[in-house]
Amino acid sequence: MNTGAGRPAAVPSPVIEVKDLAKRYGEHQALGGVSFDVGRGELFALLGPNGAGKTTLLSILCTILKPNSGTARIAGVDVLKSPLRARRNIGVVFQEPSLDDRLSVEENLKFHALAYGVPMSVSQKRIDALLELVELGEVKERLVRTLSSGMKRRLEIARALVHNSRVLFLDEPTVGLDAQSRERIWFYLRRLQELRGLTIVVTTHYIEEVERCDRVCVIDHGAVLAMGTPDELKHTIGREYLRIRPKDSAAKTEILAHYGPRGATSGEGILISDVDDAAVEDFLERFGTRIRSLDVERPSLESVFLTLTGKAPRDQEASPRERTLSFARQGGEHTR
Ligand SMILES: Nc1ncnc2c1ncn2[C@@H]1O[C@H](COP(=O)(O)OP(=O)(O)OP(=O)(O)O)[C@@H](O)[C@H]1O
Repeated sequence: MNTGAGRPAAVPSPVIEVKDLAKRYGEHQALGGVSFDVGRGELFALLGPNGAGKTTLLSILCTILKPNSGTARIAGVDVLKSPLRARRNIGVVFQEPSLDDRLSVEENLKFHALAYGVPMSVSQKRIDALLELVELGEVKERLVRTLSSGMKRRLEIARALVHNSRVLFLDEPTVGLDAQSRERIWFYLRRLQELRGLTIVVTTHYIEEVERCDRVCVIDHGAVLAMGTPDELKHTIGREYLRIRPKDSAAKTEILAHYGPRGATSGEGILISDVDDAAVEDFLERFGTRIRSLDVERPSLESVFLTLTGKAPRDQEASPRERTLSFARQGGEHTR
């Protein structure tokens, strides 16, 4: 485990090996030397606020973006030196919907199999098995444009595996989906991990989702801030904090001003970190009459995120890209 920002501890039989990856966009340093390993069959989350560098990192690992320095290997293949060979081992589900709406469910998969040179003798069997796995077998003849946004995501996952990839990368796979569809996506990911021993890397900024992952790598401003299992992170970095619902916006502003960097908004409420019994008493004395409720919360991944990034995960604004995607997914229609 590595719960600090230093060099990560060795992972047995790593499938993904990332070393000192750095990427600049003009003057902007999007990644500043990121290192980590992911073990075979792990479900690994890259967690960070908007703009942390998650998509940049994933794009490099998927061979669609070149870093300024550093190395990355997937199943022993250097993604920079041998991108085509590396791609054979990789399945990707990008943020942007990329299915062909004019084709049927099955046709989308067949087209992908053809593009990746999967022999006809195995492709149909593999497609049938994957459709079964993501429970789309019964709709395989339907045009993609008639599917719900959750079904489209599931189809994208199936498509990413048609060429028998060993590693699956998903960039914010549940953004824009309703709670039930999000739940299903996680159910399928777990199932793929268990049934196929797949190594899965997911980027997300939904804190509740990373609870189900084997390990979490927290990144912000292009740097790894911490890495470990959810429990390790909670025990080493998570702190008790207060969750407060102020009576009105004036009280909210005053409380936030009083606690400075220890306070953060979370929806309509406020989180205050680093609290002990004396701090709770002090709070009640100062603001007891100005609040609707107060809870002392146990160390959680939310407090890990807050401690490391200074932001409450639920309070993050959706990025413009995310709003567009959410719209596209809910409307279901995306045209080329
Ligand atoms: N093509 C680009 N040109 C210039 N800056 C970019 C480009 N792509 C990303 N950035 C910047 O690099 C930083 C990291 O972006 P990235 O998309 O990797 O973050 P992220 O963690 O995936 O965020 P989000 O969840 O909002 O997509 C951000 O500050 C972003 O504005």
